[in-house]
Amino acid sequence: MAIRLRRFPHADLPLAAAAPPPSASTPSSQDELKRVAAHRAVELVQSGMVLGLGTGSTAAHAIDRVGDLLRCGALRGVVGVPTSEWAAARAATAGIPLTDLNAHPVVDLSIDGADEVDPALNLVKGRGGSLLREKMVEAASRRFVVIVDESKLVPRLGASRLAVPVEVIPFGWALTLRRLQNVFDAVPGFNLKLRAASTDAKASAFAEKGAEFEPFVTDNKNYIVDLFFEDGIHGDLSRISDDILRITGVVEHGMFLGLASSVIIARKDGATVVVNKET
Ligand SMILES: O=C[C@H](O)[C@H](O)[C@H](O)COP(=O)(O)O
Repeated sequence: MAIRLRRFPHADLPLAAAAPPPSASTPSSQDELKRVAAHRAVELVQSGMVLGLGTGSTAAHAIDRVGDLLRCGALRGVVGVPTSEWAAARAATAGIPLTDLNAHPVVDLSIDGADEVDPALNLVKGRGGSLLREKMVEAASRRFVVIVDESKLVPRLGASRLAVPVEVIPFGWALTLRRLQNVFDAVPGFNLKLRAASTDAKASAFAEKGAEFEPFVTDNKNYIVDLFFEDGIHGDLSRISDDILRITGVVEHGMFLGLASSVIIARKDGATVVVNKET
């Protein structure tokens, strides 16, 4: 497998002693690509680090790998700051001791997946609903390494046409939703909806008829409003971010602007590409 490193400041970090080399064969599935990216990122973990533990199917591989390396003694003294209840449970199963931002307000390294990555390394996160804790932990990190397979690369945020999540408090959520609609009123093809607890067809049908609807509830007991863009988000992302965050009732949104230090991309052709933030 070819590994190309571009401006990767910590490429010279020692690899964990017992880390076997990534598979030399071409990855056969999307999950295998996620595993390749995750294991490459875990090579950056050093003994004694405070480690931000991401959420999702890609981060799961990183958590499991750190657990394996702790178990075999290749890593020691690592403590994890989980970005969700799910990550806490996964880390506990993997045998990673846990801490939190109160005890460790500075995190050495965070490793997490993303839903979208744009060419400037801005991200969409939170399709699993964990954006608030993820952003808190990752913003508190000296280094935030994003791990993705190449399907997550987009020309601009929102361009996958999948959700750009916004966490809102349940109180007055319908008013908050209308205010979010106002921010994007002039955007053709814009749509938004309150996320359902279940995304299956039955739940959507209920929602459309205005019948009993069970909203998705985050770890922080909030709701999620998902924004959808036909052609991605055009314009100044930091201004759009400010416009969203200015709405009373909005807690946080899933655009992670300028937070990623590096993105590790596992490609179908077997290459692993590391792209670093321009400094
Ligand atoms: O809330 C979920 C998180 O932001 C995840 O990091 C993101 O959805 C990526 O998840 P996955 O690795 O499963 O695609």
